[in-house]
Amino acid sequence: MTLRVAVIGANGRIGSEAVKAVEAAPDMELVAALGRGSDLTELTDAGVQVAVELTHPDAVMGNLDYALHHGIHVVTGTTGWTDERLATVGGWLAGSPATGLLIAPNFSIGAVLGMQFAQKAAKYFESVEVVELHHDRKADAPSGTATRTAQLIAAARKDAGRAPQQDPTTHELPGARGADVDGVPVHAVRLRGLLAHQEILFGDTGETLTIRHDSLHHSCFMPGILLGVRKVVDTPGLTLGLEHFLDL
Ligand SMILES: NC(=O)C1=CN([C@@H]2O[C@H](COP(=O)(O)OP(=O)(O)OC[C@H]3O[C@@H](n4cnc5c(N)ncnc54)[C@H](OP(=O)(O)O)[C@@H]3O)[C@@H](O)[C@H]2O)C=CC1
Ligand SMILES: O=C(O)C1=N[C@H](C(=O)O)C[C@H](O)C1
Repeated sequence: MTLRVAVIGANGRIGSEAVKAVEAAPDMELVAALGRGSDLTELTDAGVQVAVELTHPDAVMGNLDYALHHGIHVVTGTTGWTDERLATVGGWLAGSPATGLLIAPNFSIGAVLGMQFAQKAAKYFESVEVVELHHDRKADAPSGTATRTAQLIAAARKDAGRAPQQDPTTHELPGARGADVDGVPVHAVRLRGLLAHQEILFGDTGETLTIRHDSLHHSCFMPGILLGVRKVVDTPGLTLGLEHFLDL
């Protein structure tokens, strides 16, 4: 069966790539492409089954509100997620129990693997810090991927009974030690010429381990988006992270 798909944020950096990927997918039909100022009724008018949402932290909640309340499955990579926002969409999904929502902090297979490897390594090292590096047009810091990576590492450390890592810093310029995400320092670099990069640095006595991933072109996110579209229609409720749709 051909899936009727829309892209919201179709003129953006990742959205324009997603438009091409959906058009090229043999099992999908692109039936709507929405940009800023488009009317969300285009989704229902076009009979959209899955909306791929790639916009802005300020726009994502309104788009999800409309789609989920109309029974349209959603795959979103937009950033800016907080516990409060997750609870809100959880409530919307409870009112639309057949509808699926995938929130993927990162659609690239390599980035997802990097996060999984970091989760596995977390309990073996006393020190851990995350450095994410992105292009100079990015609205949010730290990145959604880095935030999620730090959360997964912190949870793995806690499960293993590791104490919070100690920071001996007593003299500091504000921000020098990065953002504290569940006890993991996260540093954000913004640089023209970059796309999306992340280093997860682990350290313990006499050794360090660095897990690095580089996204070099937006095409790296497309297999994950298409996988998400195919899987979300049969996965009601909230799925947080593409790893749940991969055979890892
Ligand atoms: N999960 C993942 O793997 C990835 C996630 N991202 C995330 O995706 C989001 C978009 O990134 P990127 O493409 O670089 O950003 P861009 O700014 O290039 O694109 C966002 C697009 O969304 C449009 N837009 C803004 N508000 C709305 C709205 N209400 N309805 C429809 N369209 C809207 C913008 O329009 P206008 O041009 O008029 O402003 C713009 O075209 C970010 O949150 C980013 O972090 C990005 C890459 C990978
Ligand atoms: O804005 C981007 O470009 C990206 N955003 C996502 C994030 O914040 O993690 C995913 C990827 O890093 C690209």
